[in-house]
Amino acid sequence: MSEQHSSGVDGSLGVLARRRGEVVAALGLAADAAAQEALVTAMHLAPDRSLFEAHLPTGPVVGVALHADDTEIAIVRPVDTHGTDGSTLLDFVVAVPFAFDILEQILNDPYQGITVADHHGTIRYISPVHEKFLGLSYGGGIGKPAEEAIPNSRLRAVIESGKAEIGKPQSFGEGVMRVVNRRPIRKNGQIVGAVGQVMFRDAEAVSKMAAEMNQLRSQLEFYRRELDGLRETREATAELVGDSQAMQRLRHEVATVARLDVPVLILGESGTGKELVARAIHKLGRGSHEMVSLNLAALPSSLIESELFGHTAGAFTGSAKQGRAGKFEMANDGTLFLDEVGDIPMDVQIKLLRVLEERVVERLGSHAGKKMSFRLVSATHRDIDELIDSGAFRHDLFYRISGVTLRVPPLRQRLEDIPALLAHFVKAFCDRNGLPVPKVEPGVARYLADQPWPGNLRQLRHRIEEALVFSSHELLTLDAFTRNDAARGEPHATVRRPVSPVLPAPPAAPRLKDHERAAARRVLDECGGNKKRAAEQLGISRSYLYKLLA
Ligand SMILES: Nc1ncnc2c1ncn2[C@@H]1O[C@H](COP(=O)(O)OP(=O)(O)OP(=O)(O)O)[C@@H](O)[C@H]1O
Repeated sequence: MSEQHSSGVDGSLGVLARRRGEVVAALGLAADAAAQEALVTAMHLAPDRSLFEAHLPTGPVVGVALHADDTEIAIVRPVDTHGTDGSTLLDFVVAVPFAFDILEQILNDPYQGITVADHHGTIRYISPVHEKFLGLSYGGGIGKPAEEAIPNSRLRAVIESGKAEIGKPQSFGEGVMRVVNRRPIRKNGQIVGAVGQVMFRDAEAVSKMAAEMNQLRSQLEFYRRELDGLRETREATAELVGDSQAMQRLRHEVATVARLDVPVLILGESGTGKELVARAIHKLGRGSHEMVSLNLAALPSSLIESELFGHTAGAFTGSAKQGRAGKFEMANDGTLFLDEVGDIPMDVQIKLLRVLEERVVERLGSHAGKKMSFRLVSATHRDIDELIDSGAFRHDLFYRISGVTLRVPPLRQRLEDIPALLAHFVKAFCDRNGLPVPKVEPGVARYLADQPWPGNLRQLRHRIEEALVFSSHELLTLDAFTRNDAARGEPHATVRRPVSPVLPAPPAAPRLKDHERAAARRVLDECGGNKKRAAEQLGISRSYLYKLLA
């Protein structure tokens, strides 16, 4: 081999061409006779247009062999055994003795048709199975623009954008869909071409998989929402202490109605926790907005209207100069809680009914109505049926405010909640006053469960707080509760009366009413006949006290 053969090719490339077994050109790495010998052996074993490896005196090389009629050509380049040229493919070829078989298999894989386009978008290669699938002859697509050789090809777009397209459906003709990946190929930062790869033969299988995934995703979303809802419900109803069946049911009902856009009427005796229920409904429903409360029994009837509707500037003598928004307006988007709704005067009932029907509020002194959206929750301790029967409460208004009616059970029907309530009220009182939480003497809960509770939880809370005041910081004793029993004419629970277990109220309702009545009379006596003070001490409204005394 003469030296002139190697001119123009440096040591990073070698070319060996033979015709009828004779070397006709040997350039670069192939210039050396020993190198030629090694290359001839290796290229002989390599099929046409396939990669092969060889070991030359200068080191290992990989190359491609081309066989045509009586001519064979090998083009080789050295393998950088230190991997400094970043040539992953060559490293792979050197490291894996059957590397070519793997590449062969990939290129022939019927599930992974491969197409290669150069940076002009001209097809350089289509794997044989894919050629067949496209109806092309062997090498029939090479040299053609990608979009001419392959229906709906986007290889050119990928070359232009430099952005890979992964998992995209591609139509290869009527009813023939495939899912494909298209990736730009870069060399030294420049896009030199693009590779297309058919991922799945069966696009239907993919859409089935996608549908299943979507279903799983929406199920996951559903359970996530459920979990969030449960967490929210637990937090919002956590203030409703008590695990009796009645309380569990109430909590469940609260969670159910809170998410519906219906007006809720809460019924229950004084002090049973109606306002707490209203707050829980608000938190779970429109909790991100305001809850505006109005106690209709506490308000002189002359003020109810302006409180509810608000007024314009100078609407009446004494009205605010700039005018004022009423509770309806303040509660817009949130919750309006009308407490003691049974006490609304008849003329206001008519106006309230109009607002609830039309959801339009006019301030007093104005004729311009404003559309309002609020959630209405009302409560009353009164016997609403009786009020309707006696004509004191409008039938149609009742239907407007009571989309759903919740009943809060009196304490006597859930005496088993007393231990939990006792612990709750003790802790709340101590926390509020910065006091250490004392232990509670055994027997206190039983004693409390044995008392009549006409004022329900409010009365229980007052009794507990009163006892805490007269007890040591370490121990809340039974004596702290019974210290006034003698004065009240009651037997001392621990001494004379066998204590009953903490169980639901006995069924003898009339006897309980008698208890309540007796308690009411006793407290009234203690208060020197002052009904206002007696009602406060009992934790009941004055109207309920009158009822008990009637
Ligand atoms: N389930 C409960 N867990 C803890 N505290 C409660 C519970 N129910 C009521 N309370 C407490 O009892 C007191 C009275 O409750 P609330 O004011 O909600 O009763 P109400 O039924 O609205 O009374 P009224 O009819 O007199 O307005 C409050 O201090 C409240 O925090």
